[in-house]
Amino acid sequence: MWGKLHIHHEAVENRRFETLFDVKRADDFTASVGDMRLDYAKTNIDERGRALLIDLLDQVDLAGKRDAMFDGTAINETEGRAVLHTALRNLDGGPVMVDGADVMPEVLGTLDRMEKFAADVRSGAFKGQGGKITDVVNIGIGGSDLGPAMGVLALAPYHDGPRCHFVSNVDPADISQVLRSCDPTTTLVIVASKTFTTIETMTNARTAKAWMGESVSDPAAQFAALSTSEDGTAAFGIDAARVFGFEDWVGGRYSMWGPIGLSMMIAIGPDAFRAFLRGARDMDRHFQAADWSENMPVMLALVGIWHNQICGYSTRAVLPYDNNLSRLPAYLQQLEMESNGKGVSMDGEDLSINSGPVVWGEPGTNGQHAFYQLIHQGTRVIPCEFLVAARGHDDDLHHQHQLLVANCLAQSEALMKGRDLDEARGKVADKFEGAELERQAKHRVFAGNRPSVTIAYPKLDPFTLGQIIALYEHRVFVEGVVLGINSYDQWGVELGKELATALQPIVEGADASGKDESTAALVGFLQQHGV
Ligand SMILES: O=P(O)(O)OC[C@H]1O[C@H](O)[C@H](O)[C@@H](O)[C@@H]1O
Repeated sequence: MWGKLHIHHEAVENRRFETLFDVKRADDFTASVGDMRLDYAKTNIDERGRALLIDLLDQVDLAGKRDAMFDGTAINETEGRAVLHTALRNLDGGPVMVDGADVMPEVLGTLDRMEKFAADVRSGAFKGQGGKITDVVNIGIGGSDLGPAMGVLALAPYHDGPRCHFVSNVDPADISQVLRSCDPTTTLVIVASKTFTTIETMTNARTAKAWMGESVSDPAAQFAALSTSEDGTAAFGIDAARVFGFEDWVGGRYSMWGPIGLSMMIAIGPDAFRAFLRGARDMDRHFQAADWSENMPVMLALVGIWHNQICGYSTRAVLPYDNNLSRLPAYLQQLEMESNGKGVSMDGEDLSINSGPVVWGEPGTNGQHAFYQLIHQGTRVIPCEFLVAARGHDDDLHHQHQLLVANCLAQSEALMKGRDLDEARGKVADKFEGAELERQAKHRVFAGNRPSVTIAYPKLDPFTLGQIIALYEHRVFVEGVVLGINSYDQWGVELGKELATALQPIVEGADASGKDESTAALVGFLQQHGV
């Protein structure tokens, strides 16, 4: 399956891709969805490379697998579950059947309940025991935290509801800092956990309940829960009226479109949240209908496969030139690395090719003054993904936004073009001469020929955020299908959880003799210092 691509790669790997530009490449090597544009012209993918990549899709029956996902087939085969986060934004679509039953009435019913509750919290119709809700604390981790935390920050200009805080870490530093800034009599605590068993979340939820219980007579009355577990939420004492449920066909890292998005809905309001869902739905329709070469998630995935599996570049930097997207890299770390960080194929064989890349990043321009040195002159090639809006949210400061855009475009240009030795000599010729000139010039050379893609859009509004997140979800799906893995399980997080449970009593003083010597010695050291 991969042979022709490897042969093609060997033939082209040493050329400068800048030379590929002709009159049509800048338009041809793009994909569009409405006003959003993906530019992948600044890569070493040419017509033949693209055709070979697209050939992969038929070999793995991408169309069939995509339709199976949207149709509610149990494509998460290791957990025997459908994968239907798309149903959560299927506001204008038809029925979606799981095990012979249409799930849409329940999805829409829950959305309606969430909207009523969010509106009541925002208006003051739902009150804390000391008055109108001023603060919302979402307690959750992983997919029950990263989506809404990223989304609330991304849509800060639309935030007109109560303040929102996110507590995820079991480290008490996290919850104490948040609770210190809140008034327990006017705070709503949302316990977000698909399973309602995650130890960090349940521990933090109990801490929050005790904190609230010191100030109000009925702390549970200021709690809501987002979960698939009716029993768990009832046992915690949360009234069913404030429990927003979902089904196991919503994966944790794909869950911000439903109840897990409640804090975001309270922050920006139900109408803006619906716009967010519509943006995702728009991307879903595009993914379902567009030809592969025009299909944005598909082409973004194929560029990723070219860079990671074919060229062997093992990381991918996500660099939003949009400060409000500063949590997007963290969000994508879970979405991409938990989904596609697998070593075994769907049929249980060892993977014969690399799994998904290491994803990391920070917003521009900050990263330019930190780690871009390595991206430009380090010995490893790091494919970069830039995101940039045409406009910011503050028209009075548009000149600053223009400077931001110029920086974004300058980086992808610099990565492609680089600076050769001759040009570098020119930069220092007035200061040095002879061997010293050569030495100094060498340090100022940029190899260039480093690939990047740019995702550009008019403005980061709720609709656009929905498009962006759905774009990445479908990209992960396509990469997973091509790699032949299950993108929807996460067995790799289990071992650490089990060992932590076994280690807790040892940390508290039980006998450590069954543990390896390094672990036992570390426990001993930490005990000597007061753990
Ligand atoms: O929502 P929860 O059930 O509390 O799960 C929270 C998170 O923890 C797990 O360990 C998984 O790795 C994540 O995929 C999940 O999002």
